[in-house]
Amino acid sequence: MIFHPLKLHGAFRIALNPREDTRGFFARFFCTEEFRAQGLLPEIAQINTSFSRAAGTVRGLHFQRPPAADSKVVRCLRGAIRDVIVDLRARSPQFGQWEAVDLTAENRDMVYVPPGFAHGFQTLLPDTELLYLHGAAYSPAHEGGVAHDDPELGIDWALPVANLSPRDAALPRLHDLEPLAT
Ligand SMILES: Cc1cn([C@H]2C[C@H](O)[C@@H](COP(=O)(O)OP(=O)(O)O[C@H]3O[C@@H](C)C(=O)[C@@H](O)[C@H]3O)O2)c(=O)[nH]c1=O
Repeated sequence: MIFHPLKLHGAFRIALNPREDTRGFFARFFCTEEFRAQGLLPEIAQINTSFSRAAGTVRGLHFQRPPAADSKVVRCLRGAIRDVIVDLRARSPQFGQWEAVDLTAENRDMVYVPPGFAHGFQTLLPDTELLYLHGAAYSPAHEGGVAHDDPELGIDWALPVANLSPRDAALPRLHDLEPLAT
């Protein structure tokens, strides 16, 4: 696995390091030891998947508050997404900044989202399927989010925004959020 630090401290784009032969390739998808060596949290409490029919679909921006704060590793298995992370760590000099990475079935890249970040994405193609490794179990009592269209964040979505869930359409703005203690 090849770890590329993102602009937002503690977040990474992770590329596969494939061993190729005439059949195709073999590669590590996840490795506890390599995660630890990079200072990333290696716990996996839950593995989730999502499927979105239409291009332009936006999900997010979501997080879980302590003590259920989770790290996420996000990979696009089919289709393509623009993955977006927002630093909400109370003590971070980058608080409120966002960053985007395109994840596609072809590039097979992943994003490591540390605890204290909000995460969301927009599908760039129809029939897009994601896989998530979550560092903590789902806890409805601790979930929170921030509006994908908060002008203070100014996220530059690739396509017109489609198919927001009712929950996502009602998420608060950054200004009305309590920063995340991590
Ligand atoms: C995550 C999760 C959701 N649910 C329920 C809650 C809800 O009724 C239904 C669908 O959940 P959501 O609407 O939150 O699905 P979705 O909007 O796709 O939520 C996801 O968005 C992206 C951006 C993320 O980063 C993920 O961590 C997750 O928050 O599934 C579970 O029962 N278990 C779970 O582990």
